Amino acid sequence: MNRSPIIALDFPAPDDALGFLDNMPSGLWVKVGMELYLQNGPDIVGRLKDRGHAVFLDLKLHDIPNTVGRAMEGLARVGADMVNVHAAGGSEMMRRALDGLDAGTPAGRKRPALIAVTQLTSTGEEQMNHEQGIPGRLMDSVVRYSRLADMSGLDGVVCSVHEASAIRDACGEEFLKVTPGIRLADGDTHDQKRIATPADAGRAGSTHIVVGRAITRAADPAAAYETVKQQWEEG
Ligand SMILES: O=c1ccn([C@@H]2O[C@H](COP(=O)(O)O)[C@@H](O)[C@H]2O)c(=O)[nH]1
Repeated sequence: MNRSPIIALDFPAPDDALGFLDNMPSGLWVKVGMELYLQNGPDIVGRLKDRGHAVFLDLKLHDIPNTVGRAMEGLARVGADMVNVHAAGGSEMMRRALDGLDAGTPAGRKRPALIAVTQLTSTGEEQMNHEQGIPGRLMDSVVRYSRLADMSGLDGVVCSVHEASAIRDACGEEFLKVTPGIRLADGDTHDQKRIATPADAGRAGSTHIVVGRAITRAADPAAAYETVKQQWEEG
């Protein structure tokens, strides 16, 4: 299967992101997150699309339903292929996000896929229990949020590789399982708690993997990208 890892462009400025991509293959899946978007505005999305990349705009909206719905109506015009919210915002917020995207997507253009963050991959079970006050297993929380996102009409979720197969059982094969927290064997964990290798992701049924520092901070990012892609395909 031909799979494209999503490269997290966690850079401070468009020139850093575009300069990085100059030395990478064409036609990639890339992710624009808060660091790049909030400091530089929406133009970066169009510039990446003009260069032939698919764009996941990772802003993780979480607010009252009206605010998120109206924000999504505006974001639909920015031209990303995938956008997201936090499932913790609830079913009404997620439905309003979807309605906003439908309303804002220009005629003739495909609505961006809408996915929901379940539990961040930097969150562990103990932190969830004691800081968020959610008792029980983290797996159960992730699956519960996934079902809620599914029932709200969303296209998928952000989760870790460790929950991907349980989500497939709960929400089906087609439901997107977008999994950050990817590390090559012996790679630095950084601030992530629920990590896995690209091969683990292949076996668990991740539909997309998100890879930042393991590629962007590698001595040879193009070689690291190929390694991640190959290991995912073989997993
Ligand atoms: O649960 C989540 C949701 C989003 N992310 C984002 O993915 C990348 C991961 O970067 P690495 O350098 O590979 O750790 C980053 O942009 C996060 O904002 C996530 O890690 N976990």
